[in-house]
Amino acid sequence: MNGFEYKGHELFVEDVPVRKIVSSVDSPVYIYSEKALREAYSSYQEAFQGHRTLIAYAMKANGNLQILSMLGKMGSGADVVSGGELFRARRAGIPSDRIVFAGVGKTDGEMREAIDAGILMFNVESSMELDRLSRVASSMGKVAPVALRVNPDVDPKTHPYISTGMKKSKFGIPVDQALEEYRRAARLPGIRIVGIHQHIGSQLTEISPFRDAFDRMVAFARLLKENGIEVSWLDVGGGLGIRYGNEKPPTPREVAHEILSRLEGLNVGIILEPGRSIVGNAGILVTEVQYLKETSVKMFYIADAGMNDLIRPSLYGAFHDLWPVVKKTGAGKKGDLVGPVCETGDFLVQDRELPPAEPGDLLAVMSAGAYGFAMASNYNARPRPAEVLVSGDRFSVIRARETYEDLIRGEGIV
Ligand SMILES: Cc1ncc(COP(=O)(O)O)c(C=O)c1O
Ligand SMILES: N[C@@H](CCCC[NH3+])C(=O)O
Repeated sequence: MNGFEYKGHELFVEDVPVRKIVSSVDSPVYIYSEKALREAYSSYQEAFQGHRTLIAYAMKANGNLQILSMLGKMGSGADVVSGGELFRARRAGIPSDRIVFAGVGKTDGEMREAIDAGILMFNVESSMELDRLSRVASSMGKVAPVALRVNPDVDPKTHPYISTGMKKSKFGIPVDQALEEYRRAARLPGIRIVGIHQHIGSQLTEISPFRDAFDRMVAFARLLKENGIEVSWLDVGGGLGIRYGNEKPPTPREVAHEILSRLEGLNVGIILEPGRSIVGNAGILVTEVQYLKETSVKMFYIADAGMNDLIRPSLYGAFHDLWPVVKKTGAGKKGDLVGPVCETGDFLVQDRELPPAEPGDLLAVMSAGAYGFAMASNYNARPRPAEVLVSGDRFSVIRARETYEDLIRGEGIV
């Protein structure tokens, strides 16, 4: 992983030893490499260079203010899915005219906030939502810029929980109803059609679903044009996968080729919503082994990070590589790396060869920059970990570890 390598036996993030960070910040801790983040973002910029493009970083993957601000300064916008994300993006200095707003359940309040902010576009996910947005915008004397999220019914060949562009999923407007909805949108007060949106799923590791989805999207854009409705943006969503183990996902350049080669006759800018492929391989979760427990059937390494800190293995059976922070000689054992949470599903690694370790040793759960901290919770009254950003030979805490007082903020005994 770019930005994370051994120097001798010791794991470094850029030029900083992981051990040095932990001795100052404690564990568990999320550590990100600025260089890896910048390179991932730049690879999209380079891939789409020469075409009118907005990269609207899908901040659900990692919404840390520092990361948002850094990407914002590189030109990124944001794909938001809630009023809270809109607030975060703006607080980090992302200009509103680079913000797109998706999600199937936008409330009146969220619509008002986004209209007030002057966002680039609402990605509307249903007929009822379109009517509501028309009513809310009209009541404010404003016009909301809109793309309809079209569900193209393409199998993204990924985990079912993160597959969003098939008929059976809750997302978007079915492609066979979309023309009618666009015709309706064109007549509704308070609505201005500016684009078409789609996003078929996350952690896509093959090019063919992208191809199928772009084919359908471009065909639909042409159909709209024939019906007198022209859009200025195609928002193709995110979803590009990363390497967790031995996956070989397409590169942004390959995806760009598939998109840009299909646009003839359409005068459209492209909006991209990458999340995981920007931050996923730019972050790790470091945890300290507390105990070893060997039963007649299994070896358990019990660590100070658990499913509340990183839920992907428990939720999706996701694979994350595990690296020792200091390489030791000797044989590892097959077993589980588990956390302290009171759930049998609390594991970070299951039934795999674990590196040799003793209590007090540090392990790095790799590729944890996306949907890691973002999905962390306080389950079992566990304060969420600190987040640290490394830039060259410096590191900064970009989110302090939560305290016990943070855990009870807002609560009272009545
Ligand atoms: C609408 C939308 N855009 C973009 C993304 C980002 O996806 P990824 O992190 O896979 O790039 C998601 C999440 O899957 C999403 O729901
Ligand atoms: N949380 C998921 C990705 C969800 C994508 C959101 N649309 C993951 O960790 O893989």
